[in-house]
Amino acid sequence: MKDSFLGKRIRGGGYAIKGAWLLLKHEPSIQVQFVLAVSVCIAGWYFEITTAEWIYQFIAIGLVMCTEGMNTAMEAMADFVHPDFHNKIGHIKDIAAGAVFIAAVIATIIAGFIYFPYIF
Ligand SMILES: Nc1ncnc2c1ncn2[C@@H]1O[C@H](COP(=O)(O)OP(=O)(O)OP(=O)(O)O)[C@@H](O)[C@H]1O
Repeated sequence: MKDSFLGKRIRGGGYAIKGAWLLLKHEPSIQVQFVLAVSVCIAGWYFEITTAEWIYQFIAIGLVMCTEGMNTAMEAMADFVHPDFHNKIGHIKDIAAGAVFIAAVIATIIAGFIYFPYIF
């Protein structure tokens, strides 16, 4: 079982869950986004948004949190391979942060489309 196809997949899932837990436990940016995600879920429950709107909302939450997780991994990798200041490292980190920014802008637009009609 240990080295079987299924055993490896189960072990891989365990590592992934551990990674998600580490992100939530140690990364302030992910913690902020998690609080925001819970807040919009409460808003969704309060305004009784439709099933389609829940789906768009979860896609937006997933987009932002996954991008932030990858950005965190990229920063950790950059700091590991080159702990000192280097323009190239700065460029790589800026690009990774830019991806999070794009995801956050898209998520904000989606939230606007969902909640604007309920609030105004
Ligand atoms: N080693 C480095 N060499 C050059 N520029 C760097 C370096 N480390 C960070 N920077 C610059 O500082 C910015 C912030 O980097 P940093 O690693 O502190 O990320 P952060 O956004 O503060 O994330 P976190 O708060 O999660 O650490 C980068 O986008 C980059 O422009």
